[in-house]
Amino acid sequence: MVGMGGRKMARDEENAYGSQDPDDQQQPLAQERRLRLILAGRTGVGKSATGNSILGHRLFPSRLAATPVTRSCALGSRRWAGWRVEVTDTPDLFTAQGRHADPDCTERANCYLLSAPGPHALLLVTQLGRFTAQDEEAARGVRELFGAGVLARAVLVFTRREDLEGGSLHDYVRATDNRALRALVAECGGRVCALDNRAAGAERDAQVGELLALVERLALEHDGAPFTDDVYGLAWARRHARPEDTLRLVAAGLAARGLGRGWGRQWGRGRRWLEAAKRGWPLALLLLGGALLLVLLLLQRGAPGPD
Ligand SMILES: Nc1nc2c(ncn2[C@@H]2O[C@H](COP(=O)(O)OP(=O)(O)OP(=O)(O)O)[C@@H](O)[C@H]2O)c(=O)[nH]1
Repeated sequence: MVGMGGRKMARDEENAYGSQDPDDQQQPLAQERRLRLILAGRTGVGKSATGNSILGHRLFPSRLAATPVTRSCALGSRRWAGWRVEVTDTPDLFTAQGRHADPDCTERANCYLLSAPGPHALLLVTQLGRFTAQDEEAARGVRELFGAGVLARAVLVFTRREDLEGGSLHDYVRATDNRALRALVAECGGRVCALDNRAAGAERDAQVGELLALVERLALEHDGAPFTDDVYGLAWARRHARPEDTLRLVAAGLAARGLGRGWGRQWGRGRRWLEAAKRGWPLALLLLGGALLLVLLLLQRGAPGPD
């Protein structure tokens, strides 16, 4: 496993930190097709448990706790159906509380480096039957960090599949009266999947197979190209540089987007407002012109004509 605490610095094409997995040696890297996944969602929904199910063994710490268990991003990988599947587990990076704990964007930069040059799918994890305001906030945080376009690569993963008691997830989602959940499902293109992370053996393999088949389809729809942006571009371009320096640069890049604290954040908000205002200028001018014309017409009508 690779995380902020224990990064290995071997260099190759694996991610912006280099390769870490010992069984990478079994097949030349160039021949391996990759599926990179990021786990996102509010704290305690079962992100790490989902990561462990995907990997087929317990790598990420996962337990019931009153405070967040995952404190920094970590990466694990496995082989599946000819793919090298890489999973990045994340702490709470997406709610106000999580962002507050990452004022300089270092942890968010760590997420970028571990998943560079970009994820093929973002797994937005939520708990079946408990889609709360915090889940909505986490989804907003995801949009804020990666941009709204990332939802075109998102799969909504419901943990506690056992609560469906054999029922259909699609029926559940269709019937829910939670409008925010319905809207998010639509934004994710209807890609939903449920996992019982307590399952083991063949049952777990079948559930994970369903999820990875969905991810594979999504990746192939994009011709195997990952989701990317300018910060991923920066992380990838510097993959042979010192990881510590790249981490700093990437964190600065994210702060410049207004994701940091204090003035940086206010500046980012201000800049976004200005950009929106700039885009709105032509319409504002048109409306102003129309209003002026109307006033002139009214004045002309009201003015006394020649006798
Ligand atoms: N019954 C059941 N419990 C689950 C399932 N998925 C996760 N859990 C439990 O939910 C609790 C929280 O899971 P975690 O994997 O630690 O959740 P997390 O989102 O990674 O939490 P943080 O690291 O704190 O952000 C653990 O006790 C898991 O065993 C599931 O599908 N079914």
